[in-house]
Parts: sequence; C-alpha cells; structure tokens
Amino acid sequence: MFEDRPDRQEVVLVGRSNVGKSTLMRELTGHSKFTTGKKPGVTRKPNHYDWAPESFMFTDLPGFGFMSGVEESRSEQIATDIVRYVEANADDILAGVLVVDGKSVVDIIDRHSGPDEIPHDVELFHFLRELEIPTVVAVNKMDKVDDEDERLDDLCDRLGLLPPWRQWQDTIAPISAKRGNVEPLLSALKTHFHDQKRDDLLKFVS
Ligand SMILES: Nc1nc2c(ncn2[C@@H]2O[C@H](COP(=O)(O)OP(=O)(O)OP(=O)(O)O)[C@@H](O)[C@H]2O)c(=O)[nH]1
Ligand SMILES: [Mg+2]
Repeated sequence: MFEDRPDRQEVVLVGRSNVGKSTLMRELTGHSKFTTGKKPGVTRKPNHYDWAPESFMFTDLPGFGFMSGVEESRSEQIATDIVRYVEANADDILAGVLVVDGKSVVDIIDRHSGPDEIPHDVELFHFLRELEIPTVVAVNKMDKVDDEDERLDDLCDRLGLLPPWRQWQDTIAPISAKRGNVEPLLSALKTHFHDQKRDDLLKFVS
C-alpha cells in the first residue's frame, strides 16, 4: 500500500474515515484533484502532493474505522498500515495532523474507551507524540458545532491535555475545511516549522 512514497519531508494527515482529510488536503494544496465523498472509505491509498524543488509534501493517508463496503479486518489492517507508515518515515515527518470530526469525536472516543480498549484517535495521538512528531489535532466540521468551547475542552480532557483548550493552540486547531476556514491549523503548523528551523517552508502554510 505504501510502496510509492516519494523521498521527501512531509506533513501527514491521519484520522478516521470521513472526517474530511481529503477536503483539508484540497484546502492545503489548493488542488481539487483529491477525491472526497459522503461515504467513509473514499481514500484507499496514500495521496502525496509534493513540491519537488523544496523536497516537501503533504500526504493524505487512508482513513481507519468504519468504512462502507469494507470488512472490519480490512479496516483494522489500514490502521496497522498507518502506524507502520508513520514509524518507518518518522524522521521525515515534520508534523502529524490528526484530523477528527468535531461533532462526533468525543462520543466516539467515549464509546470505545474501556478496560481493554483505547480508541484509535487517542492511540494515534499518543503514538505520534511518543515518536516526537509535532502533532496538531485538526478538529474539523466545526461549522456543525454550537458549543465550541465545551466540545474542545472535552476533547482535551480525553487526550490527556489539561483544559481549557485555548492554552493548547499549537496542538488543538478548530477548523472547517469545507468552508475554507483552516487558519488555526496553518498557524499551528507555522509554529512547528519554525521550531524545527524550517522557516523556508512557511510559504506552504500561509
Ligand atoms: N460540514 C462539514 N462537512 C465537511 C467538512 N469537511 C469535509 N466535510 C464533508 O465530509 C465528508 C467526507 O470528506 P472527505 O474529505 O472525503 O473525508 P476523508 O477523511 O478524506 O474520508 P476517507 O477518504 O473516506 O477516509 C464529505 O461529504 C465532505 O464534504 C467541514 O468542514 N464541514
Ligand atoms: Mg479521503
């Protein structure tokens, strides 16, 4: 699944199916070639969008979790593949963007939390941080959320970040990719590029 990866530094988008990764990819690259859709499981292979001279790319990885027409074992396999991809390329990953659906993420996390179960979103968040990959949670579809502060504080709590969310602006970025409102994410990525002395890449997140 991951054999065609160009040798570049990258920002990767990871997250459940249907949270809006490909829509966000369009917004970040300014290109509409990324297929999006109402049903989960649209993206089945990594999409790399690269700028060869700068040796930089954005990568949209397939979503994990429920997908229409896909068996659960296959979906679990995708989650495993994503973990492998991130592990294998950690040195080249400038930032990891965990995309979640602001309207449903806390409920999904709570539904999958138990003595023997860690929800994929929480697991991936900690996994990226353990690999010391600067991580931003892009809380998408905020256009559908009324109680923004409450939702984002709850999400922080579930991720082990002490609320209020506003003290985590380099980590928690409420956005609406479909509406073209992604400024909090760009601003967080700018901070992470700058911290890694990669001001040369700021133009990709401006
Ligand atoms: N309301 C709202 N809908 C959105 C937003 N961003 C994306 N969507 C919709 O969510 C659906 C899924 O979007 P995709 O970008 O295909 O999601 P994905 O994460 O790439 O999904 P997979 O490829 O299946 O993993 C589409 O119907 C989008 O139009 C948003 O900010 N607000
Ligand atoms: Mg997609």
